[in-house]
Amino acid sequence: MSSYSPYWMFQKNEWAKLRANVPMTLSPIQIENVKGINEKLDIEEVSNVYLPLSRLLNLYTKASHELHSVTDRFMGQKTKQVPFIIGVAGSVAVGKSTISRIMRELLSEWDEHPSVDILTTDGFLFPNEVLEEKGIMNRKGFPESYDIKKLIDVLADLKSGRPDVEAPVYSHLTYNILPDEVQVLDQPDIVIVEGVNVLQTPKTRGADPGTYVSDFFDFSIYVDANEDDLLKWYTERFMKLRDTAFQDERSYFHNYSGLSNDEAIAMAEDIWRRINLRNLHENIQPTRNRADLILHKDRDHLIDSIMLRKA
Ligand SMILES: Nc1ncnc2c1ncn2[C@@H]1O[C@H](COP(=O)(O)OP(=O)(O)O)[C@@H](O)[C@H]1O
Ligand SMILES: CC(C)(COP(=O)(O)O)[C@@H](O)C(=O)NCCC(=O)O
Repeated sequence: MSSYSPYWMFQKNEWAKLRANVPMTLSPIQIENVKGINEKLDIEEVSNVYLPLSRLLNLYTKASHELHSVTDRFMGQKTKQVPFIIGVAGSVAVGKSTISRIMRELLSEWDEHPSVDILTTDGFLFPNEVLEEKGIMNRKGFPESYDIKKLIDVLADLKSGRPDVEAPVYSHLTYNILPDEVQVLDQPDIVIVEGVNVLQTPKTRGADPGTYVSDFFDFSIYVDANEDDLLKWYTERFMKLRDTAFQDERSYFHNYSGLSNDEAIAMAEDIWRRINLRNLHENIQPTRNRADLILHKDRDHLIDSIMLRKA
């Protein structure tokens, strides 16, 4: 039987050693900015894992621009530079938004791509009114809860170099799309597209049957972790929200703000098992092996193994 794997596998120390070839350190300002993302972040981890990743992605962006100019030369034309798009997939609560924000901070330091935007796929959830009408309010995050056609249209606009591309915005406070808000992406150098569904293949009606969200990606990352750790992080985040955002009267979950610790833990575990864990098994985990890079986290959010697709 062949032992061929499409991935190079790295233990953490091997990956960190690769970094030794190119001295890289975080500047004091970067440390400050990264700390602002999440006070629990381990700065050594950012240096050892995410700085080398930013170098790898910088090399990929340059290779992609070179490839574009080769095609231009062949066609005898000069096209404009379009954004390099990175997809970040993985379970709810695995840390996709935290990693995306770290990568935005690190990637924007490079002269070649100072402007980096994050696009989150929750903005493409159907509004609650539509989900209610379809009877799928308890299916948020499942493929049918997203307007994938709209996401594909936005990605197509970005990849065709259009200025001022507008994307809808989701609020975790109101648990709904904000009807009067849009995010404007004005020809950024890099876009990080982050969400549970970004490596999924089209099942949704309305989407061009031949087009996948990932067709627009130049590089993709799947963030992986053990299920008991995911439940722990989901519950911890829920408890934190109970003490902060849920206290706000505008919060969809305001009536959870008075829950006792035991009640809140039971509630978080119930939502996790009924919705997010099911979605992980049915729709998210099966996309893991479509990613170019698989980062696996241990219980302390530290990356313990890295798999990079062979070119
Ligand atoms: N590297 C990290 N170090 C410490 N805590 C983290 C790290 N990444 C994520 N977390 C915590 O784990 C929880 C889930 O992270 P988040 O980025 O919101 O996940 P996602 O976007 O995948 O739902 C949050 O409470 C966040 O503070
Ligand atoms: C909004 C989400 C589906 C995540 O979506 P994403 O940002 O990955 O597109 C998720 O955070 C969520 O709300 N899940 C529904 C169950 C819950 O309240 O956790």
